[in-house]
Amino acid sequence: MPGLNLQAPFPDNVPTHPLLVVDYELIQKGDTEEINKLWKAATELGFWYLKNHGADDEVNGMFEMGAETMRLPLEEKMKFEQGDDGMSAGYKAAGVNATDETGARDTVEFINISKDDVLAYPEQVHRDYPSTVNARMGPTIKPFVKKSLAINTTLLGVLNNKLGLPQGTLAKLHPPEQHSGCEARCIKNPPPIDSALAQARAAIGAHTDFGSLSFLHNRLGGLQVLPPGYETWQYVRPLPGHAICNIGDALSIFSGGILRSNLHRVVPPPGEQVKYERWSLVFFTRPSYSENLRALVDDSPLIAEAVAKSENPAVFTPNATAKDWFARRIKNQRIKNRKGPETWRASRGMEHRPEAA
Ligand SMILES: O=C(O)CCC(=O)C(=O)O
Ligand SMILES: [Fe+2]
Repeated sequence: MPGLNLQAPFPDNVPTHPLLVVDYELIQKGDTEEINKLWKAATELGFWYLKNHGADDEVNGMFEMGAETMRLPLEEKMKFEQGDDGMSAGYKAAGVNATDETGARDTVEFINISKDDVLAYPEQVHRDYPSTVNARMGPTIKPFVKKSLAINTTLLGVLNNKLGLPQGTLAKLHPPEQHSGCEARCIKNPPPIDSALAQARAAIGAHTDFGSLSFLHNRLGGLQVLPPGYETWQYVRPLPGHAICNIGDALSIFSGGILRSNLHRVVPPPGEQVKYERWSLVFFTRPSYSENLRALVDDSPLIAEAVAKSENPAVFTPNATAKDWFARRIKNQRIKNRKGPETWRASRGMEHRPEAA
């Protein structure tokens, strides 16, 4: 298994932030206590562990697909590069994104596979993919996408009801059959050449996720969060068999800020883990491209009240469709589009500390 190395445990001497553990089986059963725990996690930090999600086989298959894809020659992978126009689907080479205002470059390579292309395969909706992806569409990628969509849809349903929205409101903003930025991403971060300097360089710069819900799997440390009220980054310890879930910008906007899209980044793994390749896998649930991002004030008194009390209510009417929001954030991270620090600022979303890198 890529990235799984029992010789190098996550160290005990680095600042680590605890996350609440939510049991997906109990959520499915409608357990009130578990639902309250999910609500607490989603509103306070916006990150939680999810256990008993039942997706381990699909996740392992996806890591194999990712390893097969990253082993292709760079020249081959570059035929599928996402480009500089704000398209997310495709291959992203290492070093093509900025990680901060100064234009420091990222170190990760990844492959993004659009939900629309997966569900329509062998028809093509947005773009084509490397042979290693095509070969796995049916056996591996479609089952992973379907399971991830089902899990995120269940979680959205619970949040929908806790937000006081009419039944099915959030589901209608994320129907699988409509085109959207939903995608699977497999990420590889190579061990840094100089591990003494490693911690100085971000693998993925500080960001909030662009969409609604992220379903993340990693084996080695390196993910960090900046929790509200903290001045220093805190690691999230990977726990075997536990996914990490988090809220993204779209859900923060729909909920008038009640649900928290928290700042996070990826740095090289801590301690002895720094010697190994780091692999991670995400499924991002994002709203239909055509949805206008706005707080759902007319559908929930709770959301209306949150916006009324907000210090900066304008952030909940960004005047952008999900498609535009998403393209703007991707495009302005690309080094090729960089004019100066203003380009990085133009890539920002719901970060509570936009300046933090
Ligand atoms: O690799 C990780 O642990 C997190 C990746 C991430 O934050 C992202 O791709 O948005
Ligand atoms: Fe992220």
